[in-house]
Amino acid sequence: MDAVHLRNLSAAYGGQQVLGPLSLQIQPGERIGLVGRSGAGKSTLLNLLYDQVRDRAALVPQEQGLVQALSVFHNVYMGRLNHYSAWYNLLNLLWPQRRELAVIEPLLERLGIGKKRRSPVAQLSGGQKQRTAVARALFQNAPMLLADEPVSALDGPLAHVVMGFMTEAYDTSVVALHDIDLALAYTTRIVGIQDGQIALDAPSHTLSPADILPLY
Ligand SMILES: Nc1ncnc2c1ncn2[C@@H]1O[C@H](COP(=O)(O)OP(=O)(O)OP(=O)(O)O)[C@@H](O)[C@H]1O
Repeated sequence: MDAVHLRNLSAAYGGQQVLGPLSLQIQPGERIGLVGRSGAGKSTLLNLLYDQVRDRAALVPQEQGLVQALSVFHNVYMGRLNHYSAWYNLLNLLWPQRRELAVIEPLLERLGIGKKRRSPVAQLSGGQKQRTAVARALFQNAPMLLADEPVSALDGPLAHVVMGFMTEAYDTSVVALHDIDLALAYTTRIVGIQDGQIALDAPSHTLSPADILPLY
């Protein structure tokens, strides 16, 4: 994967500047943790980034973007819809194919939602929905991962399972996290956002929670 160079990014809502202008470079192999208080601009930055790398990134949006009436299997399968023909996609909608189940089932097992494979997403808990959205991004297997608060609905041990799995599957990622300890444990670089600007940018191993807390 080539480096990503974002230059002069900015965003405004109703004439009010909420992000930037800011520039950011992402090198292959970097796992960036986006931190900062609620409303700082993390989601806005992730969405602008996704607009620029759509063809090479898997996204776990904060709102998850799941189809409630479809099963967990089908939602996860959607991660690779554009890799297959319309005919093969239709076949999987009607009869999940053994080849896809062989990949998706172990993935769901590891995320602790194997038994929910056939359940419509509408019947899942918040944490199960969140893991379904993560599973879809893992199945997509793109060159890079963008995730917006992907473990906010999970308790301690499960949050570690999911963070560990994402870290193993994706060398290059940008993940917004409100949990500072998780951000320090699973990333190589911390980018702190404050009032729409980059207020901190440093290797994770050089930082402690006390360095990040002033952003909140
Ligand atoms: N659709 C919108 N319309 C108007 N203002 C918006 C909209 N989306 C975001 N904003 C504003 O833009 C700013 C940045 O929001 P953003 O969602 O990027 O923050 P965040 O750091 O991701 O917050 P959180 O951690 O709560 O998700 C906030 O002040 C927010 O109120």
